[in-house]
Amino acid sequence: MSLPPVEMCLSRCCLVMSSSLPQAMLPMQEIWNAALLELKTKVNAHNFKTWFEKLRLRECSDETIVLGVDDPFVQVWINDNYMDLIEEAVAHAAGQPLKIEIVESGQDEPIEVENIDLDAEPMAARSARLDGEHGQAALFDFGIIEPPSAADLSELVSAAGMNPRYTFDEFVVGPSNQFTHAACQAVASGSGQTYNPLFIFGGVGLGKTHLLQAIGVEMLRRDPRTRVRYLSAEVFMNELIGSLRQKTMAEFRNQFRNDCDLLLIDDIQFIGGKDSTQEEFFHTFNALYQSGKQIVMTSDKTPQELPGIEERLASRFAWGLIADVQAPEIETRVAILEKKAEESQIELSKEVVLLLATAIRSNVRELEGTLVRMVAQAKLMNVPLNTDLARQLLKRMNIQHERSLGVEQIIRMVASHFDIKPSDIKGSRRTRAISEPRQMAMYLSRKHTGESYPELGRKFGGKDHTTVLTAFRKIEDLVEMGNNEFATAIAELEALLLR
Ligand SMILES: Nc1ncnc2c1ncn2[C@@H]1O[C@H](COP(=O)(O)OP(=O)(O)OP(=O)(O)O)[C@@H](O)[C@H]1O
Repeated sequence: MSLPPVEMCLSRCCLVMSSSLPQAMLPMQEIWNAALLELKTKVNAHNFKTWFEKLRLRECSDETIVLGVDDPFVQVWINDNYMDLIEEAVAHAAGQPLKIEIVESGQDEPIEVENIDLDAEPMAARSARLDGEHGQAALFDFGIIEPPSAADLSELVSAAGMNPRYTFDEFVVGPSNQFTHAACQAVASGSGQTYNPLFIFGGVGLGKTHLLQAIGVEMLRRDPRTRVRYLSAEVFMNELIGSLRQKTMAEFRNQFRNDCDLLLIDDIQFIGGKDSTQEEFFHTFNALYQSGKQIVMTSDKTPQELPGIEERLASRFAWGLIADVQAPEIETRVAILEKKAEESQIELSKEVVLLLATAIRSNVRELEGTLVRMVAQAKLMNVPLNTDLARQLLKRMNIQHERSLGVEQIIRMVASHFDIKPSDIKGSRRTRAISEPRQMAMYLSRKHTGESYPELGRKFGGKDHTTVLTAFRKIEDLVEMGNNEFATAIAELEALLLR
């Protein structure tokens, strides 16, 4: 596509500030600046910094704005997630819709947007922000209502069929879920009006239900009068069938279409292929959406990928914001285990936490369940909660955390970290620069592969098993004693290995 550069557009545009001429175009640069200001009021500071601050105005015509980013991932992410928001903000700023294109602009010098002062808000952006802020503050902040007591809130949450434990506070945020967590918080605080519906998708046991219910809990905390309806799509279908049988369809419809401020539907994929349920849900959705009521759904797939879902529903599911939760990284898994342990007042050593977090990678429910089983077992058998117990349990559960880490991999990683060769680690030179990394590699291999000392000796270039045992104990002692040099090196190496 060949469009004139921004400067040429600017010279063709005239600046008309009169409100009597709403269709007159502002210079593109100003339009983009105003759009950025509006975007800043619509997303949280982190997302603004991550996704919008790096966008650069590159080219424009009277109908199209071309924005450049230097990271192809950012380009795809913005295209998939923020295009509607950008189009809306640009249309507000320009007074008419403009086509937006995001291109990868490589490393060439970006055209800087002049003097962008993100703190100076134009009126439209300011009022949008104030609307949002009003939504963000809870009613009790204005003295309009009394905040609910913890007991009242818990009762309300349970009455709505939700778990009082599923709050934002209890949810551990990491790179795998931070975007969705932020979107859920925006919806719960009323500042995410554009995220309607909010569609959360992701694999099994990754916290979708937790986040879904956290929205409901938070909205009830902010205003206990909120009529929250939480249910799985399966329950929706069962209630529908029951109402049809008992001829109580009017009540059924009323509770969802009229007596509801927030509809939280779990596992929407369940209605795939169930035509009558889809028909009913379609009308429920329309009624709520048209009256400005928030809808949030979870699913195991994106709307487009859902099998057996009618096109008219799938397209509605994508009207708002689609956000995914992914399997947590090692750091998040460790933080989740630590949080769960703290909540249940269980003391867990770092080794046990790391062992569990390494073994169970893709399902937080399983991670949590394993911890609970381990604690129960330790109590029952009256044994300490240590790595031996964890290993036994994992073995019985048939989860071989060893499978993904091999001795060779550890040797290579340690060698590269200390800038020496793997053959040095397997060799017999005893200079400190080599013997210490060798001992660390032995320690990590024993700890993370669980291989026997004789087998490790063989893999470390034919050494005696006592050499490996001595190295393991020495590093273990140094780490436990808090020797900074060794503890830091081991922590860095583990972070690399367990990534
Ligand atoms: N980031 C997290 N922080 C704290 N707890 C979490 C996190 N992610 C998941 N959990 C916990 O893991 C368990 C399973 O989560 P949840 O039921 O929300 O998963 P899900 O994605 O809805 O699973 P499914 O697809 O099976 O319905 C819950 O106890 C939840 O509290």
